[in-house]
Amino acid sequence: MMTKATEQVYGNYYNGAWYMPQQDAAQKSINPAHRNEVVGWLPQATSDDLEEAVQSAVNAKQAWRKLAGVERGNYLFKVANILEARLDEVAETMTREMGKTFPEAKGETSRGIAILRYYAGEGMRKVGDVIPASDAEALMFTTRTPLGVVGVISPWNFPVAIPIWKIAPALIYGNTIVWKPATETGVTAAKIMECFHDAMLPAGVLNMVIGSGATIGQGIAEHRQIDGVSFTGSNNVGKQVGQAALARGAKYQLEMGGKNPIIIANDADIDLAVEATISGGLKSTGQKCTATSKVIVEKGIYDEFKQKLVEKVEQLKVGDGMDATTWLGPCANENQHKTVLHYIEQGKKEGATLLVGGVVPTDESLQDGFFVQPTIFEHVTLDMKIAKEEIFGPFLALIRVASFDEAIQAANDSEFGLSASIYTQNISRMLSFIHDMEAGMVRVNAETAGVELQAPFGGMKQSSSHSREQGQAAIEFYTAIKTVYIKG
Ligand SMILES: NC(=O)C1=CN([C@@H]2O[C@H](COP(=O)(O)OP(=O)(O)OC[C@H]3O[C@@H](n4cnc5c(N)ncnc54)[C@H](O)[C@@H]3O)[C@@H](O)[C@H]2O)C=CC1
Ligand SMILES: O=C(O)CCC(=O)C(=O)O
Repeated sequence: MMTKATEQVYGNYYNGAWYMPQQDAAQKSINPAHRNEVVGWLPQATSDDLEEAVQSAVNAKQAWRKLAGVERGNYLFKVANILEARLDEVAETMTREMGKTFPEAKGETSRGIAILRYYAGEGMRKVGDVIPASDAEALMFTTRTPLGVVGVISPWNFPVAIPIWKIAPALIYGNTIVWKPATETGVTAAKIMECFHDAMLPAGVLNMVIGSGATIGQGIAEHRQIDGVSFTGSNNVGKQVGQAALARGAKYQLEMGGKNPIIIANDADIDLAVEATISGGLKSTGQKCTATSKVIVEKGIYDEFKQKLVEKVEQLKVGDGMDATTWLGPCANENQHKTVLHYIEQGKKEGATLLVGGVVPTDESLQDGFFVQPTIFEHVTLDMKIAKEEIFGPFLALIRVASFDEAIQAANDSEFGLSASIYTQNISRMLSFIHDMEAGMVRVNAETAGVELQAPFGGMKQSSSHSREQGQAAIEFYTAIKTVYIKG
């Protein structure tokens, strides 16, 4: 086994303290750009650790819920300030641990800080309504009550923003938390946890357990003292989590996959549409649930659009995300790399035409990373797997259509419904798209990815449990409404 520098070892966190793994029990978290580089050593938590974390959250919940919202908000403001002071360090860890470029990692960390401040402010905003009672002498109103202990299961693709957009609202509305980050980005998670610790959040309010999905994730979903579970990740696991929570009557919220279309109508501004397709489809190496995947282009503009897209994509530089000249980092892990390569073979087998990429880069310096050239297929038809399944990689499927109506049909021909966008300058097409598109987020002349923290976020169809996260929508999951009737 490799020697571990003590500063590189991270523990579980509960009861307001760190619990470090035994020397020989730690697992390594590696850099996907250089698989032999260890970013840190992480615990492999057991069900005993989970139990400790849950009891810690249970013990902390009365005192936390009894604080005024403004006091809870003050903690979130402190965490935001601490994270801001560590922005570059956290972003660098994120780049080294999951591969997205440093500017993207900085952008995401800044987003995390803004989310903390947004929800800190929520501690001073209204939580209910006064409703006229039928008895004139009575007062009737609604208020909100926290769920109690919330389980947060987060993925590796946004290792700062996603946990924070679950943790911050859960805390401000008075819940305590057991958080299971993805092990692939456990070091980044531990650094976020340190910010909460340094803000002197009371012991037990936020607990973090790093371990396998099967033991810790499933353990959270099944634990009878966890009152609600918020999950982001794959569809298969999400459904398992939802079923386990439902079986014991707990609340759950699932954000899962996407197969997001962009429609390029005949009257689109081609240059802007090309830019949005590249940014929406290939930033973060395509590993966003909102990533553009199906590129549906009307025939009148198809050839010109394709030519410009191909020219630009051929110039994108693949490399280590810490290198300032890199546009596109590696896939985040070996599994993801294999998945993307599998879909490239699948595309060829299904009879689509490979236009760009489809291979791992040949540069010497990239041989020990999970790199793949950004890939475009054309002549893709809706029955092909590459047009149906979430790939989560730098992979665009061009679908040529004969009319605007066919474009909308092709965009809706999916089991997913997270995000969709259109490039057109025609108002009636914009309106048809807004009305007819089956997606939780519809975006006109803007890319499919890049959500705003103050607006509801979530999908239709198989993309979510039909709930919404972020903005004011978060209160619906993290609280229950209590209707109060008072007669003097
Ligand atoms: N919607 C999104 O933002 C994301 C979607 N994905 C999709 O999922 C695919 C596979 O990625 P994975 O990392 O394997 O996703 P995953 O669904 O296995 O992982 C997400 C989280 O769930 C946890 N988990 C795993 N098994 C669990 C279980 N049985 N019970 C409870 N929690 C469990 C993981 O440890 C992680 O924290 C990707 O290729 C992509 O298509 C992955 C990550 C994020
Ligand atoms: O598009 C974004 O900024 C957020 C995407 C996201 O939430 C995800 O990939 O899980």
